[in-house]
Amino acid sequence: MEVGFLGLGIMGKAMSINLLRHGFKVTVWNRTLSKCDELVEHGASIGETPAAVVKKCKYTIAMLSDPSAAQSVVFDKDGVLEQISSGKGYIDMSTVDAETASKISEAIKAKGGDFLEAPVSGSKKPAEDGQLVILAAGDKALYDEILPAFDVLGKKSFYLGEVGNGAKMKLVVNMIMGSMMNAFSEGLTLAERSGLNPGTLLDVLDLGAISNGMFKLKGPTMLKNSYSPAFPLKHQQKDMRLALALGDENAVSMPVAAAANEAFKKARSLGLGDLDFSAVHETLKALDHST
Ligand SMILES: NC(=O)C1=CN([C@@H]2O[C@H](COP(=O)(O)OP(=O)(O)OC[C@H]3O[C@@H](n4cnc5c(N)ncnc54)[C@H](OP(=O)(O)O)[C@@H]3O)[C@@H](O)[C@H]2O)C=CC1
Ligand SMILES: O=CC(=O)O
Repeated sequence: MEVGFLGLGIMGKAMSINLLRHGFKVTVWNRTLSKCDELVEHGASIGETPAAVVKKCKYTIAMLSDPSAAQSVVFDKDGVLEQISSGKGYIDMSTVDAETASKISEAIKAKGGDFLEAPVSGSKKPAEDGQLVILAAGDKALYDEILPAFDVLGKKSFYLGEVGNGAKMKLVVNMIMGSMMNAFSEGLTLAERSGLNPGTLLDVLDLGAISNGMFKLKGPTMLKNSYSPAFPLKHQQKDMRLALALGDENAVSMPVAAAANEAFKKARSLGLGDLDFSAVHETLKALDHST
């Protein structure tokens, strides 16, 4: 199967290498074109523009940073819309809001193309290992056609119905994750400041009812103040912001998520946006000079 791939950041690079490893023919494009070179070493071809990739490929996948990037790649000059047409499918796996997904969907469909949103749960390592959870919605026929690629990229794919449901599901999941990360950071700091060994706290947590993969993975690196980015903090804050907007629309009061968003904003203001989202831990240190 031949696919195009737009966006070679942390996730897009891992996902497209994974597709190449499994025998897919992949044509890649990235805004910073030099990032394509490494993919060529893995067997990819390069498309000079998003339009060139769509022209060449029946299916094109995108993995871009945010709503503005997702729209720019579709609507701007040399963008996806210039070449999408009947018989071609566009699959946007970026985390965006439902409104952005719908806007892109309508534009693709107006040109005769098919559209699927398919944001993912799971970070750099699951992307490398083909263990993502795929939250797809939109054109069901396109979903069925692209399943061989989803089967390589993920451990499970959900088809959630109409466009927007994928974005909403992803935002709910990441809102919970961002709130949990803040509670976890506070717990690690409280353990340390009150004279406990935070490493022992990790062991205790891991044996109880709130044991989870995120605490297990991030706890040891957070205790070493090590925040090499798997999921950049600026993207987690974007997801909190979009989830809070979804809460506004639906009159859902979310004080915990709102507080977590403030902590991520604080972290961004401290220049931590490009570090892993677990670097929100540093905001507690920055705030705590009172004693
Ligand atoms: N990292 C993770 O753990 C996960 C991330 N996600 C989501 O996946 C998406 C990608 O994340 P990730 O790979 O980590 O992000 P990165 O920041 O590593 O990569 C972002 C990508 O978007 C491109 N981009 C940004 N702005 C524009 C623009 N205006 N026009 C065209 N391209 C643009 C970048 O291009 P350039 O190289 O030129 O900057 C790069 O290819 C995000 O929506 C994120 O929320 C979802 C699950 C997990
Ligand atoms: O969006 C991030 C993730 O880990 O999932």
